[in-house]
Amino acid sequence: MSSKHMWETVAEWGREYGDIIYVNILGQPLVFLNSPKAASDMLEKKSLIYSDRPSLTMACELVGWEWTLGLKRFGEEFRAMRKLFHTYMGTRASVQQFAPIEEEETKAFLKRVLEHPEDLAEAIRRTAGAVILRVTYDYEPKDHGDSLVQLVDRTMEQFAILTSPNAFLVDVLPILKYIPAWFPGANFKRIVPEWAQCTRDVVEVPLGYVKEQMAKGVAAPSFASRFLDDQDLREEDERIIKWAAGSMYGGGADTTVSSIKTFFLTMTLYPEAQKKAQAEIDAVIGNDRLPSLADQGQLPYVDALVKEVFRWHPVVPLDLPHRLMQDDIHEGYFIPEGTVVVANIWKMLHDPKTYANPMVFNPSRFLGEKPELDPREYCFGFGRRVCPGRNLAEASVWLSCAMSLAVFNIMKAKDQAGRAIEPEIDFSSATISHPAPFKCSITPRSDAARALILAENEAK
Ligand code: HEM
Repeated sequence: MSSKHMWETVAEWGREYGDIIYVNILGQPLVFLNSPKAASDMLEKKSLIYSDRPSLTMACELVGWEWTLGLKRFGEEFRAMRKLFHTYMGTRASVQQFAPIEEEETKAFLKRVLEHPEDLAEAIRRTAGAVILRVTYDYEPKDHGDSLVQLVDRTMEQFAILTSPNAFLVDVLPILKYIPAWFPGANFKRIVPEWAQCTRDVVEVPLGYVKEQMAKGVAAPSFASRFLDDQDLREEDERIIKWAAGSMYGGGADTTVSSIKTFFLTMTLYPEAQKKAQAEIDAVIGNDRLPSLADQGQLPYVDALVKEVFRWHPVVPLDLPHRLMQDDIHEGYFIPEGTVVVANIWKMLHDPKTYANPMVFNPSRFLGEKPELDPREYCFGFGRRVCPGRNLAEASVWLSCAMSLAVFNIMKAKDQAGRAIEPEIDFSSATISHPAPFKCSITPRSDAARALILAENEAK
């Protein structure tokens, strides 16, 4: 099995073996699903048995991530955590409450990009992190050297390593967990104490901050304060809240970052789409104000462009693994309990049967009398494990795209001889896949656009 762009390999296997592919790796049965029908039939219609997660020995048992929602085993605690997400951000309407935070942070993003366009990736990361920390804990990070942001960044890097495919042999041979740390080759055991401490801190420290604010009577509404504010809270309830809140950053920060990078990459590559979207914003919104979330739905081309960003490079090309909880017979195939089932989201969003010229970025495919299928049906996963932050994610990505289009021209950068630099089109192979670093030129569309960015930030 190749680990580079595994989703393409699995799509190729599909051409030979069909939509449901079974492989066995060192005794672990694995099923890949290459079509929306297969994913819907198994992960949605039979979600009661297809919604567990496999246990990662290193991440869960040794480092202590078993309570993070993305890795949480199916059961009562899992349901309780999902319920909190649903109550707080389960509908499009419910995310309206975050509009002021999202708009303020996205305006600050525009200013950062205006002043330092060369640091685009860092500005995207900082903005996504700030939105999540404010929504979850009402914690407003400092622009530089914020100790919580540093802790979270460090811990999320560890988490990405822990959950990347084939990272630790102990996940394949759990017996290795008993090897003592001094044993030659047991490097994985030596990092455990430090990483386990970071894992504890990353959920405890921000929760401690919220409790402190609540005790002083100055806590503004947030995910954590909303659920902590209960006289009858038991210890186990607090653990659910603590980990549900901690799961937000893991699920929400890096994912939207990838989509927004993809947006800037596609705008660099497809200037026509950019111009059409800007013309629509000029006609509907004008140039005296920035688009806001209330304008969603009034800008059909921008809406289509954002859908195309989600489709052109899905953030999670191979869905998180679902674990089958009991034997199943599906379309005549026997699938044993414990099988890990992975939906190939990339393939579903690049199937020429569903999307004409799937490798081309073309927002118009979602407009007109026969729009192609909305990629948001698939890119957020399936069944009882479907992304619980999708409404917040959609709002964040839409706002970043619409506001950036309103004030910036995004073009190919030029080399010293004035020749356009072709951006490399490549993506990392990790679970959350990012565009490879690329160069682009970002300039304000006019003096008025520059003034608008500055004025909107002064008004804060
Ligand atoms: C563009 C942005 C995003 C994309 C494409 C995305 C996609 C996904 C996908 C594909 C899954 C796995 C679903 C499955 O197993 O079938 C997932 C799970 C998850 N997402 Fe998102 N997500 C995004 C943003 C967010 C945000 C903003 C949050 C938090 C506010 C979030 C929180 C989570 C959590 C906690 C899980 C684990 C759910 C579970 O295992 O039950 N995600 N997401």
